[in-house]
Amino acid sequence: MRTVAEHLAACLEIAQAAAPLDVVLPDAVGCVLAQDVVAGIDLPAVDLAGRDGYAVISTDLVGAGPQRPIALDVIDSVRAGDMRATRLVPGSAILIDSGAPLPLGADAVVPWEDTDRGSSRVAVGRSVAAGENMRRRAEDVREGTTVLARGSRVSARHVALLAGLGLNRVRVRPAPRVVVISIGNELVEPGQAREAGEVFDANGHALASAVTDAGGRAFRVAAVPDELGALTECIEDQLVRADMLITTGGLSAGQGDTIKEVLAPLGAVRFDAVAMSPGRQLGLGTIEGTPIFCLPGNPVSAQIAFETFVRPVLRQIAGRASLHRSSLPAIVSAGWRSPAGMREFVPVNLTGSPAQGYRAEPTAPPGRISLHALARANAIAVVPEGTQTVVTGDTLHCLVLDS
Ligand SMILES: Nc1nc2c(c(=O)[nH]1)N[C@H]1C(S)=C(S)[C@@H](COP(=O)(O)OP(=O)(O)OC[C@H]3O[C@@H](n4cnc5c(N)ncnc54)[C@H](O)[C@@H]3O)O[C@H]1N2
Ligand code: MOO
Repeated sequence: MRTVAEHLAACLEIAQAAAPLDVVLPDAVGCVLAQDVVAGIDLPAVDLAGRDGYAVISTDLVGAGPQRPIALDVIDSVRAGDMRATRLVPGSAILIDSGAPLPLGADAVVPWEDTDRGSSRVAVGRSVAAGENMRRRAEDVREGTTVLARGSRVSARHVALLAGLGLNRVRVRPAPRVVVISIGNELVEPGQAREAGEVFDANGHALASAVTDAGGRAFRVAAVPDELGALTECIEDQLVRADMLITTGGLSAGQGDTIKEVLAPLGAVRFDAVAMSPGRQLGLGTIEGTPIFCLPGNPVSAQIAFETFVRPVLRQIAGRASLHRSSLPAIVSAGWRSPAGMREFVPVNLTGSPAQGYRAEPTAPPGRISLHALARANAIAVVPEGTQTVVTGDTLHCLVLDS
């Protein structure tokens, strides 16, 4: 039997990071930066007014107050985008809009609320400190600063920064296209009528969502029967649009489990029992250079196997800097027997804080396969291969699912 670590290493070896592409900003969202982004300009590019009011020289207003307003000559007005060179002289003010460039000589803005709103002469009822109500050149970003690091996933917030810096293209690794195929004669599409003995396809939907969450572009194929011709045709058809294939089911050695038979002539795929619970039966290989992961049919096993092996590979292809979920040590609220020589993954509810420490409570009796328990969990406790007895109060490392 292979260990989890050996199988993960084999998975990571099979898929390399995708080649980078230059894309326009809308296409970059969800992709991973293949470059550090360095600001080519200052942000703001010049000193700007932060309020609508009057640009002033702060020392002109020393001692001004509501009972003792100081009058200044209004010599000009500037609006946003106005790049005429305007200049203040002592004793003067310039009417200014928020976002307009500050005139030369000005070092503060008095909001109009603190004035009599005069147009040729304005009475100012308060003093201002130098720098008040203005945004200094480069106070947000200084030219030459690395603002985004390669390996970050581009979000709407990143697009705002990139566009704000005047960038319309960026170098990213494209999101890998992942085809998810559920195999099983018993499977029907959720929402359709179900006959006795039929099972709704949970894996296709679960894994397509998990692919998207991991940074891939998911294509879900409606469930395919466990039948040689249909399955071969489906896999061959899907290869054209796939950077990766994931199948679930059809793995056991029982009657009619055909994935091994289908893949034998198509590519180099090996099937191993991996020392983990759940998610023991796993296939891994390539078809015409495209990586394929064959996961167990059981929906909990399929999701745990995806988490453990496929998610890190997807993040590697996408060029993410970190491949694995963060892990927290937590004290378990109950004990249980864990299978000998296996790494066990137990859905838990993780509570606590960095200061108080964390506590993990299994959401179902460990070992029970339950979609409901996995859905209720916010973390997965990992019992190492060498541990057969977990005792109340033991500390286990937990992979954080929702953070
Ligand atoms: N004699 C042995 N039998 C089995 C062994 C073994 O070592 N010796 N291994 C067991 C393990 S572990 C696994 S895993 C399975 C592998 O079987 P399959 O991958 O073929 O899984 P299925 O039999 O197709 O399904 C298992 C279970 O899950 C349901 N299922 C399947 N696909 C879906 C789906 N897309 N959505 C919802 N539910 C699904 C299916 O109906 C079954 O109930 O072999 C064991 N047997
Ligand atoms: O591979 Mo099986 O799903 O251990 O659960």
